[in-house]
Amino acid sequence: MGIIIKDLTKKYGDQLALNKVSFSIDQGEVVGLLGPNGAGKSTLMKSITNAINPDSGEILVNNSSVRENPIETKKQIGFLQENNPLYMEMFVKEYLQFVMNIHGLKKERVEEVIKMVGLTPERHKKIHQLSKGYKQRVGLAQSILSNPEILILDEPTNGLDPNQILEIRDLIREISKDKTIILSTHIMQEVEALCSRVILLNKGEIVADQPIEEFKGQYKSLEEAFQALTK
Ligand SMILES: Nc1ncnc2c1ncn2[C@@H]1O[C@H](COP(=O)(O)OP(=O)(O)OP(=O)(O)O)[C@@H](O)[C@H]1O
Repeated sequence: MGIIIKDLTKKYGDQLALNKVSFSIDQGEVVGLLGPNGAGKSTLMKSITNAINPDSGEILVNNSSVRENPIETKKQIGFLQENNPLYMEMFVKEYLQFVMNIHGLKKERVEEVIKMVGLTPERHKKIHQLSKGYKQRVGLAQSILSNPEILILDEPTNGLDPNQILEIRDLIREISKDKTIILSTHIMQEVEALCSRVILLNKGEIVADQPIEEFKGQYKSLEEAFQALTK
């Protein structure tokens, strides 16, 4: 169970975004996906969620092929995309009910998730009226509505103020208790706070895949290790 990636390759025209990437993630692991801008992180996450088609290689989600069973595998994954695209003109609750209808879920689940992510005071506002931190909560709420076993979070605290960063981080920690998580971030403190393992991509290839302490190795900090391995 979990996620298995074998020899995943993706090109955009001449641009090689992923080059024979392979790894596996066990059920319940929280993995930090790191890499400089353009390393291929979003391409990898979009491939796992079937938002784009890789050129070659295989992705198995709970032993089921994403290519062969796109609907079944997508149901098992919650995805918070980079820049968190939302319907800004919708009210918070209306939007979550809309997502709920797509998944064919019970009404009570929306109330449950609104409470879980701390959106109760804002639930009757339109999404464009919310602060960035609360918009991220809406994004997280939609990603966990169907109670997926796997969560893929692409820079979930990007652009938030320090207080909101800590709030969203606490929320992710709470949610991560019974889930398998891939978390992409440029904030090393976030990786230390939430993840047990690091996968580092550079120019479309994996340059490190280790438990955090091992990754740090002889370096003083995660930042130093990151810099040394992505020069
Ligand atoms: N739709 C696209 N068309 C052409 N090239 C693309 C497209 N999407 C990504 N790329 C290229 O593929 C490479 C990997 O991009 P990707 O967005 O996966 O990286 P990333 O690690 O998520 O970067 P960032 O940290 O900046 O979000 C980059 O060179 C990027 O310019």
